[in-house]
Order: sequence, then structure tokens, then C-alpha cells
Amino acid sequence: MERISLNFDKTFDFISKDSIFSYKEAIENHNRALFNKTGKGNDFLGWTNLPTSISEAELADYEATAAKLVSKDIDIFVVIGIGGSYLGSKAVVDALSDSFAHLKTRKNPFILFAGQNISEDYLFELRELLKTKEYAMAVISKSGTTTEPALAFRLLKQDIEDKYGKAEANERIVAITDASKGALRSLATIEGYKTFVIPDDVGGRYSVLTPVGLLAIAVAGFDIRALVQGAVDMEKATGVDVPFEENLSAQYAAVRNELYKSGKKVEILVNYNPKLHFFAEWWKQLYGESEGKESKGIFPAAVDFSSDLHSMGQYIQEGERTLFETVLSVASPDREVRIPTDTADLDGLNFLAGKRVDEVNKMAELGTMLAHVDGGVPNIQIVLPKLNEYFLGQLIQFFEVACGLSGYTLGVNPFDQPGVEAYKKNMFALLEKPGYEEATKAIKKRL
Ligand SMILES: O=P(O)(O)OC[C@H]1O[C@](O)(CO)[C@@H](O)[C@@H]1O
Repeated sequence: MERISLNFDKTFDFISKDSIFSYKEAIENHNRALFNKTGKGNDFLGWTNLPTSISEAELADYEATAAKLVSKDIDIFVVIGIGGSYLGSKAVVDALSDSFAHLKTRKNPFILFAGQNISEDYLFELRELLKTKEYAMAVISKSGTTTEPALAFRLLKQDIEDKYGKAEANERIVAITDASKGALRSLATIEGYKTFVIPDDVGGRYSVLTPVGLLAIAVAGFDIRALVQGAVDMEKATGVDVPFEENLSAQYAAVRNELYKSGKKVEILVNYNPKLHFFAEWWKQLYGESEGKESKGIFPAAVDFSSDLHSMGQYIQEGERTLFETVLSVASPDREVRIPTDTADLDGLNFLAGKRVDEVNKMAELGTMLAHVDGGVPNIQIVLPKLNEYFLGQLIQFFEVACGLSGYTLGVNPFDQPGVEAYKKNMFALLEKPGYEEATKAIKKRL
């Protein structure tokens, strides 16, 4: 199998190869704890062997449901969800879509998102747009009780029922949630929506390869079988008995932990293709929610280069020396654009004539990596041969396994997120939610 590759040579000015390989035994033990489901948070380890456990019947169901929705000639498929219930599908759909798909004639509907913020303007404008379009929607919440998607769904449910009538609206709504618990499960049962189950042992940020991600990706017209196949191959390539020397996830986990120990507290995920912007958002949740606890953890940040070289480049080159970068590099672009000759050559670019634009991009990438290393920023590089479903599937599983190993190495439980409750508690107290009376009194005294 052709694989994504990992190169961490450009960290050796900062940490030694020996120090990285000193993690071998510990990380191999962590890998066994992950795959044998004996480590911390082991009730949320269903994602480790998720790719190989997806059945033909499940894939066929996602594809058939997507085809049924698309056959209604919908312009838009609205995905209502937040965090892990939206970032995975957004990441994959954006990575695979034409950059201007929203302005072009398409075979498949455009995927829009709701419930990922509480902006009144966003919801107003979305509802206005939907009045003029044909649409269907998926409402996704593992807990079934998250405020942001519940609020958006309350509004959009009324709109879709008003537009199509209740019976047809119910045909256009798919609910993806827990098998038995939560308000969304109860509502879906009452309304008779088509439903899909998010497995109990797969947390939100590890759920892109469940119906949470796969349905929307199929509706958008992408090959979910190739995506899953990539993840299957990476599951095997990082599995329980794979030695450290061959396990890319284990090596990435070791390098980032050693960099963290050496004082590099911020990891910046870099891309040179704007289609990967939301992949970085998915990655930020994966690593931020998994590792940021007990006053520890690398802060995950992201930049889109070369755009952000003209905004954040200065800081990365010369600011606080607590950064390292992980560059997502795509070896070959899908399309070919060559730079033309210009007789006047007033812009002085004739030295590039005949070259592909990607050659310039690649030299920007290499030049930046070398400059940043010179400036004190270690660089890791992950290369995808192409930006397609198969290699994205590999990359997803690679990062998930590495995240589990990295969290175990750091000594935290990478599969809970207790800190997220703090803002919710305050928001409910401020909104005077029944049951929060004491908290309301206490918070009001602070205002
Ligand atoms: O799918 P749910 O349960 O609505 O949760 C959405 C997101 O909210 C969180 O639970 C944080 O509150 C994330 O972990 C999760 O991805």
C-alpha cells in the first residue's frame, strides 16, 4: 500500500534522534493499552478498530440514504452539529471539493452547517437562504442534549415542516445520535426520522468514520469506501503489534512529546492548500480536547500558508521560541497550471515561465521550513501523495492513534473533556435555566 509519510529530520537541531527513540518501549506499551482497550478512558476506545469493523451493510445504508436524499433534487444538505459532530465531515468535504463548488453547477448538493455557533445573524441568513432552496438535513449530536445544535434544529425543524409539510419534512431529516439516550433519540423516535447510531464507545472527536461524518461525505458525492479503506490500512499499519520503528503514529507521538518536554508548547499545523483549512480545525479539536487538561498539553494552532506567511510569518520566524510546526504537504496537486511567458516581463516573473504553480508552492514550503528551523522552530512534515479520499482516511486514523498515544505519554486521559462543562454551567446560570437557581444567584453576584 502507498502510505502517507512522516519526516522529522528537521527536529534534530532541537531534540536528538536517540531521545525520540527512547520512547519506544513506553509507546509500544501505550499502543497495546489502546488497541487492547486497557488504558485510561477505555470505555471510549471503539475508534481504534472502527475502520475494520465497518460492515458492508453499514456502508450500503449510508450510500442508499445519501442517494435517497440526493434524489429529491436538493441544492443544500444542512448538517446540524458542533465539535466532533461537524468538524470531521466539514474537513473531508472541504478537502475534496472544488474550491468554488458553491458557485458552480454541481451534481451533488452543497453541504452547509448549522448549530456550530449561536450567531443570530448566521441563523437568520441561513434560514433566508433555505427559503429559496431545496434542502434536507442531518441533525447530529452524540449526547443529544448540546445547546447549539438543539437550538438550530428547533428553528430549522419548524422551517422545513412549514416548507414541505410534516410528512415530507420527516423524510428529509436524518438524526444521528446515541442508540437509546438523549433528547434527540426521543424526538427521532416520536417523529419517525431515519436514524443512525453513534457507537457508545466512540467520542465525538473520534467519530468522523461513523455516520457522523460518512453520511454527509456520501451526500456530497465522495467515495466513503475509499476513505474507510485508507483508515483500514492505517489501522493495520499502526496496530497493536507494529513496532515503534514502523509505526508512524507512535513516532509522531514521541517527537511531539519530546519537543513539548524541551519547551515547545505550541504546535502549529501548517498547510499549503486552502482546502485543508478545516482539516486543521478537526485536528485542533482532536488534540486540544484530548490533551489540554491537568494544566498540561501542547496548544494546537493552525495556519494556511502561504497566506498566513504574510500575517503570522513574522511571529513564527522571530517571536516566542515555544513553537513547533507540523506541515501537511500534498505531493501532487490534482490540476495543472503552468506559468506563461510575458514579453514585457514587467513583473520579472519570466524566470518561472513554463513551471507549474505547484513548483513555486513547493519551494515556498521548503524555503519556509528551512527558515523556520533556522529561526528556532522545529518542523515535522507529513506528506500525502495526493489529496483524495484514500489518503485522507489514512491521515485521520494516523492522527487519531497518535493522539491517543500522545495523551497516554503525557499522562492524561485523552478521551474525556471535563473542562468543556465550565462555560455551559455559567451560560445556563446566566440564562436562568431551571435547576440552576443557586448557580444563577452566585454568578449574578460576580457581575
Ligand atoms: O455530539 P454532541 O454530544 O452534541 O457534542 C458535540 C461536541 O461537544 C463536546 O461534547 C464538548 O462539549 C465535544 O466533545 C463534542 O464533539
